[in-house]
Amino acid sequence: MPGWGGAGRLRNTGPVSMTDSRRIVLSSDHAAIGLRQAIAGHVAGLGWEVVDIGPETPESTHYPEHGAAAARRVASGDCRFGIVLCGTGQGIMMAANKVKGIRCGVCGDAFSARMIRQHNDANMLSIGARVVGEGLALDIVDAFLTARFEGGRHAQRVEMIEALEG
Ligand SMILES: O=C[C@H](O)[C@H](O)[C@H](O)COP(=O)(O)O
Repeated sequence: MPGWGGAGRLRNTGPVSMTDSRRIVLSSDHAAIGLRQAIAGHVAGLGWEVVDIGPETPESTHYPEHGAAAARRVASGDCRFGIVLCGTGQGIMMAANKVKGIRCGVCGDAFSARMIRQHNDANMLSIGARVVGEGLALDIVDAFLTARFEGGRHAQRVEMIEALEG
């Protein structure tokens, strides 16, 4: 079934619809502020409504707080997708995935970013600002945002992931 609803509230399949939300949350820790801001500008330029929840200043901070805050925006339905960043992308991804309903993958290449949408119905993307440069990061973001979940056999597997959440 295309779109959102019921048990598939966080599922996004089928053709692009005019009713699909184009609201996306961005967050990072101190290691990724510059890259996060570059991604925010890029994504806004693609027509997305960007909810950038910071941080804005470079003081050392804690990625679990920022990953969870972004994840809650997605899990609640306030935002359709989330993009989170830290030094490696790993810690903030781990935090985001602790929020029920979140499927977040770290990507350092565009192929993986496309596949986590097509096969895993990921609703969040994580990028390591100390791993990839800005040009590659924007390609990764583009791949994530333009790919569509394929459903079919992949839907059963995503449901199996959801069942692990209890
Ligand atoms: O997975 C964790 C992230 O890569 C953090 O950005 C990193 O651990 C922060 O390190 P530091 O406090 O040394 O800047």
